[in-house]
Amino acid sequence: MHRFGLDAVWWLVSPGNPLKARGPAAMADRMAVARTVMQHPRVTVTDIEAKLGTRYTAETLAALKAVYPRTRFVWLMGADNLAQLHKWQDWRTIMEGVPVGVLARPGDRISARLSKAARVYRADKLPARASRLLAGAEAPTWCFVNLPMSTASSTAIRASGGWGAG
Ligand SMILES: Nc1ncnc2c1ncn2[C@@H]1O[C@H](COP(=O)(O)OP(=O)(O)OP(=O)(O)O)[C@@H](O)[C@H]1O
Ligand SMILES: O=C(O)c1ccc[n+]([C@@H]2O[C@H](COP(=O)([O-])O)[C@@H](O)[C@H]2O)c1
Repeated sequence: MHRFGLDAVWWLVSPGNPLKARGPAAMADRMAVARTVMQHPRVTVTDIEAKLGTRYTAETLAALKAVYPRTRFVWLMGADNLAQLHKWQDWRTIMEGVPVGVLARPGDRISARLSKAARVYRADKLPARASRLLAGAEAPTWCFVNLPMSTASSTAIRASGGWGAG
């Protein structure tokens, strides 16, 4: 929130990533764990994607804008997803519809910087030193920030038997 100048964050617990073959754990379980690990007055853990009936991010953003016409949304994701973004449905609509904040992730900083999305939208990159301006920027604008990184991944959590197993 601080680095991108945001008022609040909505943590979208996904009904399931369209690109992943293996489905996630039950929605209610993931919502409960997310609410346990993230308790902050300006962070809302939400299952709104399931409620809206959307799965692709471009659809989710269109639906959110329709339901909340006065809210300025920013899409947040890890660097691994910038590296893959050009495979997402209507990915250019996402880039041109909302500012996009990208958070560094171990092993993905270089692939993200060299990605198709980074190349196509090279001119629209906000320098990290100006990241606070992202929330108020007009799309297409994206910003990559380096933060203290975490090696956590959902694959590793599943491999260890799930949250709380170890
Ligand atoms: N360690 C991390 N650092 C930065 N961003 C992360 C990290 N883990 C997850 N994210 C981001 O959080 C969002 C949700 O990730 P998700 O829960 O699907 O798990 P994942 O760890 O990316 O999955 P996988 O294990 O298959 O790589 C994505 O935008 C992803 O880029
Ligand atoms: O819209 C798409 O085509 C699309 C493709 C891959 C991932 N996403 C979304 O990106 C978010 C994080 O996905 P992931 O790959 O880190 O599990 C989640 O909300 C997914 O639904 C979206």
